[in-house]
Amino acid sequence: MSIPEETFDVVVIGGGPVGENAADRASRTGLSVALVESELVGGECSYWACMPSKVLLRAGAVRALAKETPGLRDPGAPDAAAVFARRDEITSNWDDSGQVSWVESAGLTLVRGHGRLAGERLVEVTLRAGTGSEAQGGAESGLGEAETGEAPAKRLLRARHAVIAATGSVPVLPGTPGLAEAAPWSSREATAADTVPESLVVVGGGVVGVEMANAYADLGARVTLLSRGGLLSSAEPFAGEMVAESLAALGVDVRTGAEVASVERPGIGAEDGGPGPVTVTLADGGTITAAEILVATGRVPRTADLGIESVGLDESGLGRGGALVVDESLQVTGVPGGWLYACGDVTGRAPTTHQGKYQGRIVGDVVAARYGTEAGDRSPTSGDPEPAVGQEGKPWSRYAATADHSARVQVVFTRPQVSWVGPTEREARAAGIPVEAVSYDLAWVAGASVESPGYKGRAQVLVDTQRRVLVGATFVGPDAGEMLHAATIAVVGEVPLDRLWHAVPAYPTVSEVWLRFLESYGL
Ligand SMILES: Cc1cc2nc3c(=O)[nH]c(=O)nc-3n(C[C@H](O)[C@H](O)[C@H](O)COP(=O)(O)OP(=O)(O)OC[C@H]3O[C@@H](n4cnc5c(N)ncnc54)[C@H](O)[C@@H]3O)c2cc1C
Ligand SMILES: NC(=O)c1ccc[n+]([C@@H]2O[C@H](COP(=O)([O-])OP(=O)(O)OC[C@H]3O[C@@H](n4cnc5c(N)ncnc54)[C@H](O)[C@@H]3O)[C@@H](O)[C@H]2O)c1
Repeated sequence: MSIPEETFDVVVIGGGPVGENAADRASRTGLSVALVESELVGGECSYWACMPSKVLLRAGAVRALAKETPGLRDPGAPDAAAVFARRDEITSNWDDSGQVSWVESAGLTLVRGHGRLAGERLVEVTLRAGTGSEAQGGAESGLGEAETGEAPAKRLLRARHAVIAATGSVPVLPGTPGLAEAAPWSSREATAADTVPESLVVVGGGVVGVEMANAYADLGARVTLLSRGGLLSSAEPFAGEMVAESLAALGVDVRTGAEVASVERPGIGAEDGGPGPVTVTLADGGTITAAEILVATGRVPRTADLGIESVGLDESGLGRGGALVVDESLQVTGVPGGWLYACGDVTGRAPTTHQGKYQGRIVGDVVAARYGTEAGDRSPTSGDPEPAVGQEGKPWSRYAATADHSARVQVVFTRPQVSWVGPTEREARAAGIPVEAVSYDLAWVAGASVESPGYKGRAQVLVDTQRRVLVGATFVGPDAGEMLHAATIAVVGEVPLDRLWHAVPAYPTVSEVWLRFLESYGL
């Protein structure tokens, strides 16, 4: 029996933070928007990533601050049960009804199920059991759920104008012998755990690896961190070195240049008492045995079951790790008709929540503007010239994700925190930008000595010596995440150094480092 089609102006596949933003932005202009979500509205970030991981790090950070502050005492090791309870609150116990209420209030139609492209502007949704009659909002539905009485297994959503893929990413499990059989934790288990393993071996020295090593060491686990290179290889080298030093001071056994050769976990699947300890053998023959293992070796865009073949794309048309390749207006390249868009982790461009949400805002505006070219100006953001389908938006206009390249920001919530905007020095030089790095020890700034007598931190800006503007900056230290935005504004605004000279940092704040940067550069 054929399934009747339901028509919307826009269909968004994936209700993570990015899909939510794209859907909301398009819908604000009056377009009807369906949002398809197969798990929890709010996505990875709300339930198994950003939010729970930051809560797991918070108690340890506050303890460290108390320990370093004269006049206070060590409050003692965090109460892990209380930390997990707070984590449960922040994830709403993995219940998305709060976010569903927001979706409803934004006028979006939520369709719970797995969405797959099924041809031009067509999305087939395999419904999640028990959610068949959850059509909400004001779409023109051809489906009479009330009449059928029973939840249909599938729904067909026809997009009058555009489909936006915001399906996120999935973790990578290396093919190391014995690793899959050892049933390792991914970031999901690490962020959703409710007990602290006595010992934990973490494979991968990227962002998840260092944050979770820090969190579990704070919570009392004996942690070994294995990285085949240094730590945080996408940041400036001094950042990874400072984080390694501080993790080691916390008791983490940090092993850089460590290649995992094989993994063994006898007794896995046994009925009595869960899996036993896991033994990791390194390429140099050394072994580590721990109660639990976390694999944090990166994520790839989630395109494996998206039906891309139905719209004329095959694997050769995908980018690194299977990413949907997009132009600057976030239109997927290689799909005739220009109706398919993508944003967030699935594009592989800048896999963080904030950059993805930025893309979501842009794609929502692009879709609305292109709809508007036929049916009058429905753009909420008129002012910039609207790009026609197949044209890229003007750089730095509302219709181009320009910051993805030149002003990407990231914060790593370890102790010390690491934050950066723009390219690293190496990336800038590789891109042919004539940069001079100006580096400063944050402990030398008066504000730092007020914060703590043992304050440790370093900051660096990259000056484009030809244009005399900043193109990048890195901060490592307490609250480095909060120090970043001034640098982001300087980079995005391409503020001339001679004008920055007049941005006077207050005394005694750590932001006085901005004055030191300029003085060191010769102003
Ligand atoms: C441990 C960890 C910590 C992190 N911490 C931070 C942080 O502090 N700050 C930060 O900025 N970033 C952080 N990130 C990265 C951040 O989580 C991602 O960049 C962000 O979640 C991407 O959002 P998204 O909407 O693109 O994808 P997701 O959040 O993955 O959402 C995609 C959604 O689409 C749904 N979906 C997928 N396929 C389909 C389909 N075919 N049909 C229907 N629905 C589908 C999924 O169920 C999911 O809900 C962290 C990541 C991890 C793993
Ligand atoms: N605070 C934040 O913004 C935050 C926090 C956590 C995660 N995230 C995002 O989540 C994504 C995933 O994080 P991640 O840490 O898993 O990825 P990552 O790419 O940051 O790091 C992966 C690490 O694993 C190593 N690796 C890869 N393959 C390996 C193998 N076979 N054996 C051993 N090591 C291997 C890499 O060299 C790298 O050091 C990233 O895009 C990150 O930006 C962001």
